[in-house]
Amino acid sequence: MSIVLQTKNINKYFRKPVLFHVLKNINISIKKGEFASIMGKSGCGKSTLLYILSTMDTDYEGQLYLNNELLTGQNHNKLSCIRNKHIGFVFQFHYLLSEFSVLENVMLPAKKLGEKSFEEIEHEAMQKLKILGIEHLALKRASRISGGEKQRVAIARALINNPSIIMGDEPTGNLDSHNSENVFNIFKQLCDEQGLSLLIVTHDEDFAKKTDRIITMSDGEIIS
Ligand SMILES: Nc1ncnc2c1ncn2[C@@H]1O[C@H](COP(=O)(O)OP(=O)(O)OP(=O)(O)O)[C@@H](O)[C@H]1O
Repeated sequence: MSIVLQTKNINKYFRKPVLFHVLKNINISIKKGEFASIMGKSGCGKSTLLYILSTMDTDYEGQLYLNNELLTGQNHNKLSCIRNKHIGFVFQFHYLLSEFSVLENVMLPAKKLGEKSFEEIEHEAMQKLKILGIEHLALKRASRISGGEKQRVAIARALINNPSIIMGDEPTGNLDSHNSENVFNIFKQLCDEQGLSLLIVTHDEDFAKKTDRIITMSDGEIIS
């Protein structure tokens, strides 16, 4: 099966307040349709790694590939474009624009990409909301829906540009067990039915156990 995301010997150092080798020889491959989770104690480097994998941090040694294209060394504008088109993000806090409607929030990354007409984007945003079972919320203000619903809107927004991979930093960290399971099931369905790849940082062992593969980190290294 084809590889979507790959790293070769990624190392990262923080230089202040003292030199600190935070990521050590990270080699990861995520296949198309694979659902992987990253676990490890607080401070082991999970978020630092996710920042690099998501192209937001470019200050590292080693190589990062997305769909076999080398991203390391590409300029800021190119990376921003690749990120918007190919990588979807879901965070612990949804970062929806509370004064905007659910539909407007989902449409935003596609408007930013600027490749489709308003009508096309609106149609696709409605389709994403349908996949997540929340199309009835489309015209509601984002501030007037529940936490679990907000997280589903955040997933719909992450899907709008049909990315190759979704990365999540504790996307269920703020949800109760029922909503957390809902989000897991949605992710699983997206992998199985649409061939989407997922890489999710989580502290939730029950969530991680259900993924295809757990990548365990300790002190900046992958240990299993
Ligand atoms: N900008 C920075 N400068 C210096 N050290 C940093 C910086 N950001 C993070 N660190 C340190 O790097 C280490 C890894 O941090 P990181 O946030 O990646 O951990 P984490 O595994 O995601 O933790 P958590 O599970 O608590 O979110 C920690 O020791 C942290 O204190």
